Amino acid sequence: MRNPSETDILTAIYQVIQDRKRNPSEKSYVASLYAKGLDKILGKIGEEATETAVAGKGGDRDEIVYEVADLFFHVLVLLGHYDIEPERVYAELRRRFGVSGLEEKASRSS
Ligand SMILES: N=c1c2ncn([C@@H]3O[C@H](COP(=O)(O)OP(=O)(O)OP(=O)(O)O)[C@@H](O)[C@H]3O)c2ncn1[C@@H]1O[C@H](COP(=O)(O)O)[C@@H](O)[C@H]1O
Repeated sequence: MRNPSETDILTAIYQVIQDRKRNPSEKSYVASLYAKGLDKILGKIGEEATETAVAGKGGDRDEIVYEVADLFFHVLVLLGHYDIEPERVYAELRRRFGVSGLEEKASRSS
């Protein structure tokens, strides 16, 4: 496992998440989420997204940062469930980089 200072923090957390999935322990929150299953993970994402929206409405910057961190973390747990490396999301964002959002929307097949 690489040190977070050697790689980006999302990738570093993803590596820990994968390790917890493969080597579950009772002390691990990530392992407890995987033990509860996909619906629990999806529920947490919905909850954290809602809390992010509420924080966004409230406008407290520290609160927004805190809630977005919770949301990012739970999204990483979802990616881990499907063994999707964060790099794949980064690649998709890179592909979109510099492309107008409206143009990109028009080019979507569905
Ligand atoms: N980044 C995080 C992280 N962010 C948030 N959380 C946890 O996510 C939970 C969400 O908060 P809630 O108040 O909604 O939790 P809750 O009500 O106890 O949860 P539920 O009963 O609803 O599941 C809290 O328990 C937080 O501690 C995190 N837990 C772990 N990580 C990272 O994952 C790594 C592995 O964690 P463990 O698996 O616990 O070792 C850690 O070293 C961290 O790097």
